[in-house]
Amino acid sequence: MEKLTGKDKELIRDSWESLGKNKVPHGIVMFTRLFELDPGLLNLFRYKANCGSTQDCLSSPEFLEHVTKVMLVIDAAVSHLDDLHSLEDFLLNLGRKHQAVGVKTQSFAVVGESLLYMLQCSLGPAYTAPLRQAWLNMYSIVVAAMSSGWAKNGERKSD
Ligand code: HEM
Repeated sequence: MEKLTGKDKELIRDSWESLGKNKVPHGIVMFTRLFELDPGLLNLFRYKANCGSTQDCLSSPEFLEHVTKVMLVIDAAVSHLDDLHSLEDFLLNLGRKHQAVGVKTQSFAVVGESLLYMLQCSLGPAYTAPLRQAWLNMYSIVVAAMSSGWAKNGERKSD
């Protein structure tokens, strides 16, 4: 597992301090952007949420619940910046669950872009190149751990 620098951690913690107090609205900005970039991903929620139009889906309780869950995972990562490896098993299992509901690992790149979009919208001038890089570094650690859930599943299938 890669490591974050002290500066990365400081930038992430400082920026999350205000965002983390208002998780759901920021999560909605992030996922609205995600579905703009890849509308097909909304179908993965349709089995749960009986929603028709994109707007219906974005205001469905199932979608809002998922936004809350995602933001809580980000919150947990920010709280464990000094020992992110302690989240590895949780993230691996989370990856497995996403594979099971039809998410492809490639979609995490678009999720990352949407996360950066949300940070840029929310932080304004505080969204600097080092801050962007710090968040990307943390996000890639989280995604690598989640993606190992897919590799493990693949290994099992070929056993
Ligand atoms: C490609 C983007 C994503 C899609 C399409 C997606 C879709 C889903 C779906 C369909 C479920 C099951 C239904 C539900 O619990 O709402 C789920 C569960 C969940 N997702 Fe995602 N997800 C995505 C990204 C993420 C990310 C980036 C995180 C966190 C970093 C995350 C965290 C969770 C959590 C915590 C659950 C609940 C798992 C459980 O039941 O234990 N998701 N996701």
